[in-house]
Amino acid sequence: MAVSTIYSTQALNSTHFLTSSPSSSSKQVFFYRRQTNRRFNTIITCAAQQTVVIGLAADSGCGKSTFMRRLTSVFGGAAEPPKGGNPDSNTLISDMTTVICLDDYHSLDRTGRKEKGVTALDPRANDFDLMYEQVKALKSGIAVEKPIYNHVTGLLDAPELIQPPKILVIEGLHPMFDERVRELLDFSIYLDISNEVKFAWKIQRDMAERGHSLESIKASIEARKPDFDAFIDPQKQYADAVIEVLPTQLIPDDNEGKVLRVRLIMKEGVKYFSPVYLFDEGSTISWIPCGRKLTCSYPGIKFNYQPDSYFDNEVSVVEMDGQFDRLDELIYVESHLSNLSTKFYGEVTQQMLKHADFPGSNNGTGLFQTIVGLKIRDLYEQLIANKANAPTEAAKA
Ligand SMILES: Nc1ncnc2c1ncn2[C@@H]1O[C@H](COP(=O)(O)OP(=O)(O)OP(=O)(O)O)[C@@H](O)[C@H]1O
Ligand SMILES: O=C(CO)[C@H](O)[C@H](O)COP(=O)(O)O
Repeated sequence: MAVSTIYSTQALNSTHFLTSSPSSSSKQVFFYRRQTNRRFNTIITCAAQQTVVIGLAADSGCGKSTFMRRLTSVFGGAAEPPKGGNPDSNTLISDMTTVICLDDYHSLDRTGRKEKGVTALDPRANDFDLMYEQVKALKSGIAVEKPIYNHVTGLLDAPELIQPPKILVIEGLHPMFDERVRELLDFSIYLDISNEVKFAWKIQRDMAERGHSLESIKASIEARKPDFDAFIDPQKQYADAVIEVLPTQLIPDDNEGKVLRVRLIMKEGVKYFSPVYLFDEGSTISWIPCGRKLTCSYPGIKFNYQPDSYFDNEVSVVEMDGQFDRLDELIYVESHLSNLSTKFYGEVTQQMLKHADFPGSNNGTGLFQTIVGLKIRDLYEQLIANKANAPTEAAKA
C-alpha cells in the first residue's frame, strides 16, 4: 500500500514517535524508533469494531499454550499461525480470537541480551512503548504490523500484519507489567506455578522433548529466578483470576509432583465476571466427592471453597487437590459448581473430554483453565451486548 503524505507528527515518548495520515476509508499510522528513525510498523486499516483484550501472564513452560488451546476451543474453530506468513510466527489466529505472544516485543535479540547481560524477563529487553501502542491500536480496531521474535534463530524477524480480532489475547511474560498495557485489558489471568511443579514440568518437557540435561534445566531456572521474582511474579496482584498450582497435600511429603493442588482465585467486583462457587456462595466448604458417584483411587480428591483476600482484594477461591480417574464422571463435580457460565448442562465436562489428551486434563489445572475459558466467553458476550445496547451520543441528543 502506498504511503501517503505525513500528516502529523506526535511525540509518544523518548524512544518512539508517531505519524499519521487521514483518509476517508483508511487510516495509516507509523511508529518510528527514535534512535534509528526506522519505520517500525504500519497501521493500515480502520475497522468498525472494538476488540476485547485478554492478558495471560506466566513464566515460560507454565502452560500458557495449553491454556490458549483450551480457550480458543471454547470459542470454536481451530487456531492457526497467519496463513502464508513466517513459519516461525508465534501468533495463533482462529475465527474469534487472535493470540499474540509478547516475546515478539523483545527489543533485544538473543545475542543482544547476552552482550548486555540481561534476561528476556528484564524490562530492558522489552519494548513496552511499542507493545502499548500496538495493543491500543488493535483494541480500537486498527491493524498493526507487529514484530516477530524468532525462537528458533533468536533473532528479531520482519514484522507480520495483525488485523484486529474480536478477542485479542496477549500472552507472555509481561502483559500486566506496564501500567498503560494493563489499563487496556478487559480481563487478566496469571498462571502461578509453584517452583516444585515448574521444575517437574520443565524437566519433563526440556529433557524429553528438547534433549536438555537435568543440570542445564536447573541452571536455567536458577538464572531466571531473580528476574522472575522481580518482574513476572508481582503481576499476579493485578490479575482478575489466578490459577495457582501447588504440590498435593493429600500425600505426606510428596516429592513426585504428579498429583497437584490447584487453586482458582477469582477477584470479586470485576465487571462482567462473577466468580464460580461450590454449593453455597460466600460459605466455606470442604468437600470430598469420592464415593458412589465419583471413582477415586489413592490419594483421592478434595475440594475447598471459601471467600478470602489476596493482595488486599476480596476474592473467592475454589481449590481441587487430587486427580480424576474417570473424566466422564466429572459431570458429578460440575453439577455442584455454580456460576460456570456454561451454555448447556455438562459443557465443562464436554470440553474436558474433548481435550482429554492435553496436559492437566485429569486435575484442577485443566478443570480451572476450562472454567476460565467459559467465563471469558461470557465476559465477551456481555461486553458486546452491552455495547450494542448502549445508546450512541447522536441518538441521545
Ligand atoms: N497442566 C499441566 N499438567 C502437567 N504438565 C503440564 C501442564 N501444563 C503444561 N505442562 C507441561 O509444561 C510444558 C509446557 O507447557 P506449555 O507449552 O503449555 O507452556 P508455555 O507456558 O506455553 O511454554 P513456553 O512459554 O515455554 O512456550 C508442557 O509440555 C507440559 O509438559
Ligand atoms: O522466557 C521466555 C519466554 O518464552 C524465553 O526464554 C524468551 O522469550 C527468550 O527466548 P529464547 O530462549 O528462545 O531466546
